[in-house]
Amino acid sequence: MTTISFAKGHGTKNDFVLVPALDGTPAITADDVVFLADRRAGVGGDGVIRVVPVEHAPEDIRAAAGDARWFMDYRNQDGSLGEMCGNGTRVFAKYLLDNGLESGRDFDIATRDGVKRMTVVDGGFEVDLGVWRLARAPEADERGSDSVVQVVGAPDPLPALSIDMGNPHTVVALPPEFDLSTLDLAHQPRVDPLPEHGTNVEFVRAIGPGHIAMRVHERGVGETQSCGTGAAAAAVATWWWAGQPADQLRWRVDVPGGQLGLRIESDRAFLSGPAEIVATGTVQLPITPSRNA
Ligand SMILES: N[C@@H](CCC[C@H](N)C(=O)O)C(=O)O
Repeated sequence: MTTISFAKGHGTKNDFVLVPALDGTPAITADDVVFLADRRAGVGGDGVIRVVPVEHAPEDIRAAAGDARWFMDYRNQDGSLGEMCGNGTRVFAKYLLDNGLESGRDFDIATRDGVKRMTVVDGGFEVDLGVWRLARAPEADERGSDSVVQVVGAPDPLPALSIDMGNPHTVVALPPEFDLSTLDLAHQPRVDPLPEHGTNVEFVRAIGPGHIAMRVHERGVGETQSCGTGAAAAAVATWWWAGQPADQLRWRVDVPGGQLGLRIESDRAFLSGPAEIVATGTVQLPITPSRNA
């Protein structure tokens, strides 16, 4: 048995098991991630984040880290790697500050999608998510869609737009009067064409100017209470569909787990919201075929 320390945190109820690896250990396998994220047998979370000093990060991360001192090694609940996690960055930043591993109002963290600037703001953190882009822009039709999504609870295939936020998103706009709670996200939505590496799918309805609500089905997880990069993709897609109005650069995004803020600065997106650490402890990793000690 290997005993490791962990912390449990969340951002708008998108929850994570944080594993401090302050001397570069422990390494964790995909089986370890599945165990740690398991809500019955393990600690429970939508994902697992190792807290790694940049000097112990993989070579490609070290090479691109700039001034970042810490690498957010993010994994989805099913053990797969995710390039980025918006809510995860805030929870990671909160862990660094609470534990004296960072200080000050601004600092950088390294991710698989490059370096992200974190800023302490009222009620939490803002993260510069970097450049957003339409993933398949030339294929978008006159309705602004490049794919369709079939989901239980909606009768017909729904037009959707693919947004790259460092990780892949497919955003579906529903009418303002649509009741999002009628969608059954226990079943994986079917996206056509499905991007090569899969996608996160956001279902969005407008509430008012600069204000939307969404539910999300995350790649490698299932339905979650919130997704930061998903909220950014949803706001950017809604703004793009509206013709990119100059007076709607700030968005509120209601998610089942709370509310996130999104700020657009030309091709960059800035996500803000709360972050909480709710527990710390130790846990024994079971012996699995991929871990023999
Ligand atoms: N919940 C995250 C996104 C996590 C990664 C995602 N499931 C993927 O595989 O891309 C967020 O807050 O952005």
